[in-house]
Amino acid sequence: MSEPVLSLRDVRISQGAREFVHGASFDLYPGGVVGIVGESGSGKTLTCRSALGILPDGFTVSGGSITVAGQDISALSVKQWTTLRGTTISAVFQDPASYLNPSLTVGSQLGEVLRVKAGLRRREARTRGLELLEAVHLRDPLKVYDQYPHELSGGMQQRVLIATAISLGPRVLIADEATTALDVTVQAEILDLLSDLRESTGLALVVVSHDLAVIAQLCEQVLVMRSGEVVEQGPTAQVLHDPRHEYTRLLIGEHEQYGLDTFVEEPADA
Ligand SMILES: Nc1ncnc2c1ncn2[C@@H]1O[C@H](COP(=O)(O)OP(=O)(O)OP(=O)(O)O)[C@@H](O)[C@H]1O
Repeated sequence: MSEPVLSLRDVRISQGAREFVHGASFDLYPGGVVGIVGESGSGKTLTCRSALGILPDGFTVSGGSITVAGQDISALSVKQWTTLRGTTISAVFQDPASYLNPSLTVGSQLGEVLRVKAGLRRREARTRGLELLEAVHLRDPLKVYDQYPHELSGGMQQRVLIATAISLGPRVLIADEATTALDVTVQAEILDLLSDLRESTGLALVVVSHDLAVIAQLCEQVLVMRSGEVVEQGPTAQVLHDPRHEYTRLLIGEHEQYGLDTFVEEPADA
């Protein structure tokens, strides 16, 4: 099997003497999808931020190790991080509007990334920008390219951010509650898009959600977190069919009314 593109080994995250994440481990391979599920405040976002080198002020990785594309990230300089972020590991979050500059068109925001970080000339950046808008299944890329964020729906804004996040050809995309603020139909479309990108480009995904249905649709492996602890992890079908931890059973129970079964395949050895 190929090398993992992202590997966490017993990662602990602290602020001063207080530990918030008490050991998270997983390996993500090219084209793979790992899900992290758990209630609000369980440490999902901190875990992702540690892999992106963007922990909040005062927070540190206080134990364990993280490698991105084989590189131990603990020793990276700010400059090395700037290179790695976007080109190797990238992310999209909840609330897309807050990540877009309201006074710039989609084209100028996307174009800037392509010019500054990929070194493209203006005309090449426009061509590539339009290709990216098409790759995220925006129906009228030419129109969207010249629009301002407020002219777009939440789903379209998130597509633009996904286009920006994949613009430098990263190997890992972290989607942290990326569909949470969207209505159910748009949410399903964005999940399909992520799945397509993974199939067409070999992009590996980390999908973070408090919603087990989102995880069940997309992820091969799942980590269940509660209060900073990984209480259970394994192949998604196995964890959902045969949960070992009471908290996982509780999460599954909350979903019964929505028919979680429609998303869950039988485990391979069932
Ligand atoms: N910037 C911060 N300042 C202080 N505490 C923080 C900060 N970010 C996270 N925490 C604390 O760390 C813990 C884990 O937070 P984290 O954001 O990782 O949880 P989460 O599982 O992603 O939850 P949510 O779904 O609400 O984002 C929480 O108790 C939270 O209060």
